[in-house]
Amino acid sequence: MKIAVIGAGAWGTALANVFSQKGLETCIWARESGVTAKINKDHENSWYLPGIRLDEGLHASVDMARVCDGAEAFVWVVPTQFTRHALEQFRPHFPHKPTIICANKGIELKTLRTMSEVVDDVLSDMKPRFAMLSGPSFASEVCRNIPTTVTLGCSSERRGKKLQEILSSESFRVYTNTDYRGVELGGALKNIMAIAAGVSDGLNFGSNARAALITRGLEEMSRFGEKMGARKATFRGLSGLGDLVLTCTGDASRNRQVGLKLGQGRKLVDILDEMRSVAEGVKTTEAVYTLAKQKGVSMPITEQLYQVLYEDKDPREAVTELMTRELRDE
Ligand SMILES: NC(=O)c1ccc[n+]([C@@H]2O[C@H](COP(=O)([O-])OP(=O)(O)OC[C@H]3O[C@@H](n4cnc5c(N)ncnc54)[C@H](O)[C@@H]3O)[C@@H](O)[C@H]2O)c1
Ligand SMILES: O=P(O)(O)OC[C@H](O)CO
Repeated sequence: MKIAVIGAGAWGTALANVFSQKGLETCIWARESGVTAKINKDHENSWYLPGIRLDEGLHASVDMARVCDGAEAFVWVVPTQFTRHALEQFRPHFPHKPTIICANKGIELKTLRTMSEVVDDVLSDMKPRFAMLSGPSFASEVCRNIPTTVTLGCSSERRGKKLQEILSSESFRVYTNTDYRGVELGGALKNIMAIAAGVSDGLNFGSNARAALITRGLEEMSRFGEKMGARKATFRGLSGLGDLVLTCTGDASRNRQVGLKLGQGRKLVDILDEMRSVAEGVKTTEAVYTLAKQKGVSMPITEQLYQVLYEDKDPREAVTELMTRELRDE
């Protein structure tokens, strides 16, 4: 079976490496020819995942037709804000009824659409088979074959089980969940909370505050998710709580790093300027803030973070406002 991985950032590279190590024919598409040259010749993606030796069977190309030729599944790892445009470019190279497994995490800001919705917008006449792969998984750890567990959200139980078998390996354990909506929203929403936890730690607020953000953040994510048609229970799983804990506490999280620097007094524009990697939570905060207002969902942490990110609010003032809201039941 051939798998096409679209997007050769850290996560696309790590996933492609898992599949190639497993013996699946795997071809990864990169935008940058420098990246493909390094993967093919040196078996390393020194731009996005430096210092990690990749499987020699893994092949990279910038040629969309070549990457897609004969592939039976397309693992989509292009950052969310570029996904619509890239899907439009790939569309002519997809077969009818393509299996699209999204592994990116975010909400498209200009349309407020989730990844399953963007795939549907661009490919609905081709009847895509959609699945969402998400969960606590730092690319660098996955590449070192450190035990990792993720969830595959797929509305068809039968197709989900089939993909689970194909994608799992000894160190990469895939669970299934038919609530693909909850799985995609968990991955998108935890990035907001990871920035917020970073801000709190950047202010040196310590463990109590971080635990509070994780717990109340999960409540906020679940409330929003239910309003968007997801199941509350999904948010207690790997793609919700699991990824939330990882990125609120793990310093390898780019979203957490953005928050840490904001908490230390840096400006968002300067922080983003220094980054080659994507921190999806920045734009997703704005998307979720807008959606929550439209749908009448109370999201106090998201609201305060939005004001810190986009209205230059002092992070200390944001925390004070969170702490002095009207008292209520848990
Ligand atoms: N890195 C991780 O550990 C990890 C784990 C799970 C999920 N994810 C998710 O995977 C997705 C990709 O993240 P990543 O970490 O692989 O990326 P990355 O930060 O390592 O690299 C940035 C990627 O963005 C691409 N890019 C930049 N400008 C672009 C444009 N104009 N059009 C299309 N692509 C463009 C680059 O080619 C590169 O592939 C994100 O949604 C992220 O949340 C990442
Ligand atoms: O580095 P982050 O914050 O994008 O997090 C990476 C993954 O989402 C962790 O599961």
